[in-house]
Amino acid sequence: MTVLEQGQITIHTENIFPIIKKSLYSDHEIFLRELVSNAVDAIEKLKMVSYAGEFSGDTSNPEITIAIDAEKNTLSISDTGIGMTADEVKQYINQVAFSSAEEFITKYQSASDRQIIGHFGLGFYSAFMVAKTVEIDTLSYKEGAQAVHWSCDGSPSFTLEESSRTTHGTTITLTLQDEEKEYAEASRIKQLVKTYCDFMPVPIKMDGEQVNRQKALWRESPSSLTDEDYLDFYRYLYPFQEEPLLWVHLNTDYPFLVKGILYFPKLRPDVDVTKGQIKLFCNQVFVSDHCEEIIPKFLLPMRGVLDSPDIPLNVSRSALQMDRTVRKIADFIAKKVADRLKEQYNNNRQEYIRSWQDIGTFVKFGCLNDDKFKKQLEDIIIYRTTADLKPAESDQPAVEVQAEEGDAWKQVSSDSKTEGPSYTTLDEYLERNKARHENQAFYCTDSVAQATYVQLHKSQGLEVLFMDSFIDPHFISFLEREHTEVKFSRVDAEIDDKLIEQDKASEIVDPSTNKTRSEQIKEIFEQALNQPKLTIRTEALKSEDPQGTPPAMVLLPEFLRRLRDMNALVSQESAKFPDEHILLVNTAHPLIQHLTELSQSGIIQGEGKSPSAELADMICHHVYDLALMAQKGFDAEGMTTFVERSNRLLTRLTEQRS
Ligand SMILES: Nc1ncnc2c1ncn2[C@@H]1O[C@H](COP(=O)(O)OP(=O)(O)OP(=O)(O)O)[C@@H](O)[C@H]1O
Repeated sequence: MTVLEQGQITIHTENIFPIIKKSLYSDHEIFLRELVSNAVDAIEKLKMVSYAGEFSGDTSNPEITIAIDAEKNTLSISDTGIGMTADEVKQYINQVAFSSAEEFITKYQSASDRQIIGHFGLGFYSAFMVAKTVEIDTLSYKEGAQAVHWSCDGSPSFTLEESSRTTHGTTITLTLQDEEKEYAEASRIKQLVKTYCDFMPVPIKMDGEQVNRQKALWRESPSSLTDEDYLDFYRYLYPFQEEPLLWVHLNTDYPFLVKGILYFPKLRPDVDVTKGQIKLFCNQVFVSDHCEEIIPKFLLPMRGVLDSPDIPLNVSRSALQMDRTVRKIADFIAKKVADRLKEQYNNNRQEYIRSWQDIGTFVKFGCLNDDKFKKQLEDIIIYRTTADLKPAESDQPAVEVQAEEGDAWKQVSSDSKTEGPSYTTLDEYLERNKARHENQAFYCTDSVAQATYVQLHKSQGLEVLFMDSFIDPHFISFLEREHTEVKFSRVDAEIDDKLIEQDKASEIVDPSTNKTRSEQIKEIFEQALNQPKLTIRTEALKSEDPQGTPPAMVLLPEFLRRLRDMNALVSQESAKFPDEHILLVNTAHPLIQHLTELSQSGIIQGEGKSPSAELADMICHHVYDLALMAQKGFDAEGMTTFVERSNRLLTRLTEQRS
């Protein structure tokens, strides 16, 4: 065989090979991605040459073959691409590849944080991270080209000789270093192909079988894809996970290239939302599972793929965050996500509502974090409401659906019966309730604990919004800042005047005691409960059926509740229910009315407490406990007292009946 050249690779840095071998230790596996990417490029280039009419051979069945020879400890990657002439090897491998690797290493070594995303830029020379010898056997597509064989043992010297290869394309053969033998295992290589090369546009074969999936759904035109295509792709990327709620297909060429499909998953409390799960690709080559620097923080819980050759990959992560293009891409993604949500809100309200529980968290988090995002979405934030909104009232536009492929879009009525609770925007709520309570919004943060209060508001025709997701406590403060003209009242903070009856009877002075009935009730409770920090208020709650209203309610004024929450936050303890609160006793309730009589009948008894006064006492405690239950759970001691008293009370009642 004719030796064409033996020579020295020009070195500018001291010696690049030991650095390549050692300093990128943790990511040795990326060599495969680099070599397979080069093979794909070579195949694409041949296709272009063929289009240009400069190559008449067959390019219809390109492929990349990976072969392992465990005995010889070699791994080879062959392509049916453009190949290289001897001059091209000298130029591209000895000079271009080398100088770009050198440049990369210099940059990498001086980078303060070494986390260079994806280690892009090392290219062909990354083979030396795992190989002691690298050989190239290549034949250019050009007429009459001579096949050549290049070999380099990791020192700066190489040999270039003629080869007997007869098919155009290139085979790169690595003789693995002893400590890199894992790359001579088929399972390891298959796993790497799946990770890095799964969506590369050329079949990659091992032992005659195609290993990569190849079809990169995000590169296809959205109009050619069905929902099932998107769902299948999601299932492929995230197997054994719940179905996604909604997806956004990004497909832009200008002013930067960004393609991708982002899915809204169902949020699960055990998922760490600060860790992105979006897969980053560069021209279908997998780069990283971590897109934290590229995706706006509030969209990190999204999943899917993002493919952009415009994201600089050979810079450190911190530099990436500062990069202008990356910031523009982040803004673009946020805008697209917002557009998609608006589209869903306008065109498929039912679905929007159905997934709101999960999507709402993204939206609210986004509004809290990003002003632009907020401006786009503030009008489509919805709240579950106690109002019964008929579809007509919720102002649903007709939906357009495409019936059959090729058919024109047709209008269908969207008023398929609304099931489940009604939802409203804040503006709709305020408008609807303008006449009754202008600029006032009632809300509930716990539909179970605050059920009595919600019921009371509802029975008096006051509409209550549910703000009970984990992000809502922050979101309410945000709403208050955004809508300073609106007063937001939690249902258990105070009792609106509209819920109270002007109860004349309770205000009549009883000549025997010289007190009004409300004053008497107040006194009975004060004496029985004997809690100086507790304020007792008496009101008659409005109702058609007083028996259906609660005999008493515990109110925690807004400012006290906030103070408590803040203290809890500072002291990192769970918030204790404050001793200062209000017990609102409902003078309209029959139980409370009986209580006055019961208590009075006891007064006649003289010394000590009469059995009826004792009973009245017990009932006061009991009524108070029942009211407290709606605000907080009991501790062990409270529970024991409550159960014990309940039993005593029941015993007493049965005694009296017998
Ligand atoms: N399998 C191949 N077939 C044909 N030419 C190749 C092949 N592998 C490498 N080359 C040539 O060698 C050059 C240098 O490759 P190298 O991987 O170092 O850098 P690159 O591909 O240009 O850029 P990158 O740093 O993104 O990988 C390529 O540009 C190409 O011309």
